[in-house]
Amino acid sequence: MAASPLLGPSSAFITSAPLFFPAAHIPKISSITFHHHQRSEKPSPLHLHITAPNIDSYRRLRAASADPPPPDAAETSTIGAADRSKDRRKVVKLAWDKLVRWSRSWRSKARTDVLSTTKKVVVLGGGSFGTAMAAHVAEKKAQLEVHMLVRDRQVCQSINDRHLNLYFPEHKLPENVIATTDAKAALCGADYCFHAVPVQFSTSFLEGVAAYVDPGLPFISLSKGLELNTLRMMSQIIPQALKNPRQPFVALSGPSFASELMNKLPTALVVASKDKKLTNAAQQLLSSNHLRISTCSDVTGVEIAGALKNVLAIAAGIVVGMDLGNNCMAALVAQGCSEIRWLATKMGAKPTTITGLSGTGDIMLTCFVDLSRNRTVGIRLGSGEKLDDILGSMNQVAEGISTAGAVIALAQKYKVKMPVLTAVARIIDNELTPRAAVLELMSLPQVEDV
Ligand SMILES: NC(=O)c1ccc[n+]([C@@H]2O[C@H](COP(=O)([O-])OP(=O)(O)OC[C@H]3O[C@@H](n4cnc5c(N)ncnc54)[C@H](O)[C@@H]3O)[C@@H](O)[C@H]2O)c1
Ligand SMILES: O=P(O)(O)OC[C@H](O)CO
Repeated sequence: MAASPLLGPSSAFITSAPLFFPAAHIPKISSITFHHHQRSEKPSPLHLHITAPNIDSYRRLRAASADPPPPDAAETSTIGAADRSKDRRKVVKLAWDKLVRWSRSWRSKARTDVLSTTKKVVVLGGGSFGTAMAAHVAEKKAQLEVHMLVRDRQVCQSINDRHLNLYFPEHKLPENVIATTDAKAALCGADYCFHAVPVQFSTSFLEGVAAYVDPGLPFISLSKGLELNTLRMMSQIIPQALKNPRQPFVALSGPSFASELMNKLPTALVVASKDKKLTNAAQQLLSSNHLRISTCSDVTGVEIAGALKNVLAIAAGIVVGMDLGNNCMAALVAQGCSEIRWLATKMGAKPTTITGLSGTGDIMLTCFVDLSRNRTVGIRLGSGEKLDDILGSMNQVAEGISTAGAVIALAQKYKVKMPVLTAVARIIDNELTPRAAVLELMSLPQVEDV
């Protein structure tokens, strides 16, 4: 069954529930019905039965905290509010201490041998996210050689001579970040490769460097999007361009603005691969006290969510640009989340991946925060600017623009209706104005919420 907030992995929170609510206020839920997500299928109800509070667990927890047994109903009314508040705090403290102990014991077992045995990593693409990742791994280990393969000689010179990349003029890069325009030198002897070239240029770029890529070199892809004409994701693009179906592959995704990583603000990401050893290695290589890395085997879910959230962010920006209000924003993003889930699950992704960091997490960041380039494109479209003018004034990539075109073909292939994401594609193709799109979306049949 899909995880429910009440039935999450930590039973501590469930067992302590009666202590957070006076007995009279505990909801007695006999049956909650969830409907499955596939629009084209008949909804299959999943039943969750929560009949009564778990008194046994409650008693055990109280015994563990050396508190007196729970009062009966008559006594409850005589206990003062101060006592109840004291009890509640004790329980909260107990739950927190338990969490901290679990976390410490987990960390004491954490292995770091991947970082200690890694001597060189290469970053393909010298844009904002490639630079942020290069700086991040370089800071984890001063002896690590971090080679950035860049196209522009001036960028190369600026990184090597002044430790600066124009994307972050206020951040000095660590001295072990070295830039080069020589693909052979950059790739030679690398233990890991970060791929940060925009999706639409990845095939031609990789074909150009394939001769220097070791067949065992693990690729950690940072790029989020779908290739326009082929509908491929990075997990397909990389091995096919390198002509090596076994090229080790990990997708890194989740809510992360490069600038916030550069400022070492707390961030959480997910690494996904079919190869569990490789996800563990990528986790060890990347995690730090300001970057949490979860692992996952659902590569399709992580990649498709990362690609489609960029299209949804354009739609969210259009809502802002047209000044349609907060109700509209919430309705649109909720609808977009459903559309992404419908398509992703038809493609074989797990619904829990779509509601996790790389799905809902990244959707929230990109749809609601002005730092997003995709949302910015949407704001400008919604304010009446022409796409060509917007593109002409941008010096960074907004992957959602190309991915929108690919989404429609995928939706047709998997027979999924995606009204919001289709509207974005039509607006980008200049076939529909944002205003006409809103009118059309508001007139869609008002169907069951699934
Ligand atoms: N910036 C972020 O906050 C962020 C966060 C997560 C993921 N990403 C993803 O990372 C990928 C890269 O984004 P970015 O923000 O670094 O982009 P960017 O626009 O900042 O930089 C793109 C880089 O790619 C290079 N490039 C462009 N065309 C190329 C080509 N034909 N061959 C080789 N290099 C080429 C450019 O020179 C530039 O260095 C995107 O897929 C993006 O969705 C970005
Ligand atoms: O600036 P955007 O819209 O490309 O988004 C950047 C990242 O993907 C956010 O996680």
